[in-house]
Amino acid sequence: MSEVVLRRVTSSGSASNLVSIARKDGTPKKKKRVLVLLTGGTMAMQANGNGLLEPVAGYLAKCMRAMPELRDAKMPGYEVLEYSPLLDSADMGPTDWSTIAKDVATHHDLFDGFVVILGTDTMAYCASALSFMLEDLAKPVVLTGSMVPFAEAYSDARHNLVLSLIFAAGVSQQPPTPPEVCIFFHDRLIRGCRASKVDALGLAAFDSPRFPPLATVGVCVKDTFADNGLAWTGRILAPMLNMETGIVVLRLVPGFDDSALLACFECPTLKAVVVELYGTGTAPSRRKGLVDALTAAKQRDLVVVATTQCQVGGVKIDVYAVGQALQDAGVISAGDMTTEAAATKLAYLFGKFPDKPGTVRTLFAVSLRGELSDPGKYTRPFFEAH
Ligand SMILES: NC(=O)C[C@H](N)C(=O)O
Repeated sequence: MSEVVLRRVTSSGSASNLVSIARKDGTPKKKKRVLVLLTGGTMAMQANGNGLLEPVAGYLAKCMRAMPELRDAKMPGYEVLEYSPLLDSADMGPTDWSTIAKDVATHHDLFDGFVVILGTDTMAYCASALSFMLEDLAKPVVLTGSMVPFAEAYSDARHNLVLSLIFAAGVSQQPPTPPEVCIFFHDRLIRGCRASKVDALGLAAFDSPRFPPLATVGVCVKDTFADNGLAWTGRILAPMLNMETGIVVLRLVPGFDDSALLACFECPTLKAVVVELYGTGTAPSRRKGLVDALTAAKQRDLVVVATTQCQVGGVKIDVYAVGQALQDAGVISAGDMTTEAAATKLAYLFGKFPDKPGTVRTLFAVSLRGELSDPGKYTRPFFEAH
């Protein structure tokens, strides 16, 4: 995804319609403008000679030009910035996220909002990463894609595209879509740094299990973003483009070999570890291997954060006695952050403060983009202490 090709595609095919539409009284009204950043994904794919799906350059932009829905006068005007090569999102990572962040920043003042089309497999990581990277964002950035290629008659591509453009432009909503990185998929607009891909085959592939959706689309739109959306900070957009990649995510399995963990923690380029623990953040405290590995991590000043393997709820290390060893080893709770958000937040914080694990630890515990709730929101004491 190194080069970009700017294809000017508008709802009518003419540049003038991009700029204004007529009001009922005949006076021109400025039409909202959305920049569509096309990175690839199933939406832009067709079967190759071996019958395998891969993105095809120029194809989706051409299909969009032919979509009558996008020419509707109520729809925003748009332009497509197509990257080359188009990618399956499995091939995307921090360098591509930086390219997207840079392009949003370059065009930030020229458009009312942004749609990023990408594959679903790593969309939640990209959305979380962009949430952190796009500091002081003032416009909505809506990520979308599809589970079925646009080329198929039975595709979710058109629906996801139309709704993403509407949300990015905030065409018909009062109040407008908040200036944050979101995912629109199937019937919901969800906060990017709260999203996870939860279904490999369903059309409702994304969920935000620990935070309510920003909007739900049915016959009417039920939006809650006036209450739970982020507000612009009022500062000029300043993207952070140097994500740290020396981070690993480990998921515990009861009784499996912990000596491998120790080997992993000794890797010289490693800066931080996300451990997916059980339930509210429990791990075996009686098996010496894990405790030794965590102690070795502490001695190296590695930042170790704990997320939960559960879909809903969050981590609270101080509930069970087995959590004591984790606390002693300096493991930090990720609260109700998703693993995607925890990993990309560490990448962002270490990118910003490369040799300051202490600062990373402090800021990790603070909600920067609404990725973390107050523990009181997801934990309630069953019995009050007397
Ligand atoms: N539905 C999709 O877009 C999956 C595809 N493998 C991708 O992530 O690019």
